[in-house]
Amino acid sequence: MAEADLQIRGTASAAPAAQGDVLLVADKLTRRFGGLAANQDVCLSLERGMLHALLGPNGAGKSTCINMLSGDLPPSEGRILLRGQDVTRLSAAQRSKIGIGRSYQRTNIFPGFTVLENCRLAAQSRNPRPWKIFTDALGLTDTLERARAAIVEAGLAGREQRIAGTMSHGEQRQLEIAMVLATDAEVLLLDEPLAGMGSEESAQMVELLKRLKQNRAILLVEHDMDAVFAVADTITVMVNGVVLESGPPEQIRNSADVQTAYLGDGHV
Ligand SMILES: Nc1ncnc2c1ncn2[C@@H]1O[C@H](COP(=O)(O)OP(=O)(O)OP(=O)(O)O)[C@@H](O)[C@H]1O
Repeated sequence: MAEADLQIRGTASAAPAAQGDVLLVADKLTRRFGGLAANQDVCLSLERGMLHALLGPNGAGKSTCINMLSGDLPPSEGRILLRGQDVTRLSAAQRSKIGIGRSYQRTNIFPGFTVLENCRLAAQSRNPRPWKIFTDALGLTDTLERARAAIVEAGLAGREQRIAGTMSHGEQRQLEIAMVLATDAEVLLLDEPLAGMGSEESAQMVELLKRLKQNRAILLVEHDMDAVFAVADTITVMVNGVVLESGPPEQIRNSADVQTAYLGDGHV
């Protein structure tokens, strides 16, 4: 199927204009758990330079969707295309090597290691000699450079030697993003990166997301509405495993369907 065709089917009802450099496409992704369809015919596309937020109440199917895109969960039906290539059958590790990176709801770092060591290990995971991860990594200049660049880009400059587990919650979430960047990911799948953050940390994370999306495609699953509306270019709302509506933030903010089905109180 042509990429343009997939973009046009990227929504539940009216499709957004296909524009920009589409990196990742979900084409009618369905995932069943027994008799429950946690995702049913979910379509969306992620473009370079754009942040696409995935919203929905608890149990709507957001994690299931991100897990299928990252390779952590095989779909029951449907396809995932990266730069037009079908990657549906690739594992999470294989997808990481070709530019799909993800962060998890729960912080997923090595707490006893320094910031640099965490990022170096992440960068090394793309190395063709992963079995030399502990012996050779310091000698691998490109790996170190990637790790250091990721630390700076994630806003952790000057904290390379900090022990990860001693940093604040917000810094640990930044580190997790740095680890994804260290893998050279062009597609970032971010699962609630603001979870547990205070307002100052959240504001910093929003600024980081704005910077990161400039040359990457981002899918953001996030419950913090202020953050989502501050940073998203497109918002897809899921309810009960299906896409209810997808479009620019103003469309979603003014959608009666979204207000009724998702929030139920008239406020987005
Ligand atoms: N491994 C599983 N086995 C059985 N059912 C599952 C499994 N994972 C998810 N589900 C079910 O699929 C539905 C969608 O769950 P999912 O975690 O994707 O929703 P969500 O939108 O991410 O929710 P939350 O915002 O609470 O994280 C829920 O009904 C959930 O109970």
